[in-house]
Amino acid sequence: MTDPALEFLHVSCAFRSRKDTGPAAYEAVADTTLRVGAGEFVSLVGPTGCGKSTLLNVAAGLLGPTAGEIRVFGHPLAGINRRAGYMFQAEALMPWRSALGNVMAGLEYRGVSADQARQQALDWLGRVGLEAFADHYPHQLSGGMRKRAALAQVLALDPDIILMDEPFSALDIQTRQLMENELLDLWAARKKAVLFITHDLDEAIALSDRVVVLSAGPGTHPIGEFRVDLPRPRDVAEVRMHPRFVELHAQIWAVLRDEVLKGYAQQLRRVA
Ligand SMILES: Nc1ncnc2c1ncn2[C@@H]1O[C@H](COP(=O)(O)OP(=O)(O)OP(=O)(O)O)[C@@H](O)[C@H]1O
Repeated sequence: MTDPALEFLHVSCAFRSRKDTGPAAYEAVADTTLRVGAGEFVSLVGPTGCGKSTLLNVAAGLLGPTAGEIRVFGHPLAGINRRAGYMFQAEALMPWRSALGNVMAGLEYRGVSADQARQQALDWLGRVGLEAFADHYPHQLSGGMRKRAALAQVLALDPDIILMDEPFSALDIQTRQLMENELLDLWAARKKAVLFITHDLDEAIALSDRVVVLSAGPGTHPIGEFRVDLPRPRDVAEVRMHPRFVELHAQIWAVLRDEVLKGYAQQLRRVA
């Protein structure tokens, strides 16, 4: 049997507040075991502040778990996850570099020669529909174009695992659906493992092979797992009309709703 691309094994993460001198103050994630197969698209949904980004940071190797282990293709992760590319919610482009320069940067950092990096970067900008904007700087691009450039930046490095933290949440709904469809096309062509975080249950179902529901914090952990057996290729707008989509949505929402309410109550208690 082949190893999963990414495994969380009994992972816990606790944060100490600045004022706190005692034992760990806030356990964001507790005893989470979760697997993403090679080529599988898995979404994590959960209430706001429950620990989704924390899990992604742990998978990227940016944050060490307080307990448990991450395995990447069967090997324990120590340090940065070199087989993963990370796409953040916030803008990650360097404002002083053109779209081309931004996509080239990661390749050059990996030791690819300038000529080759330029060629590969142009190729990826073409695939995300930005060939005519290669010389534009981030401030000269629309929000959707900046996301496309960021996607090209991640995919150009050809990672085996793609970690995405609400990458399209800042976009208007039409641009967002275009980007989601583009992501599905690019994913279908290369079949990388994707771990995708979103607040939006519709987005999670439309994109994924599997949706994992996380509990409200503290001590967030998976409380439900749903296989999305909708046919592919999918159009994210059309698939929402599919009777199975509606059925899955109702099933997942039945689990998620209570956690969302608990999550709001928990956040209010923490700021009080
Ligand atoms: N460096 C940190 N220090 C202290 N607490 C932290 C730190 N990082 C995260 N937390 C806390 O851990 C919890 C989980 O945060 P995280 O950002 O992972 O949640 P999230 O589910 O991604 O949130 P959102 O849905 O709002 O994006 C939150 O309550 C947050 O306040």
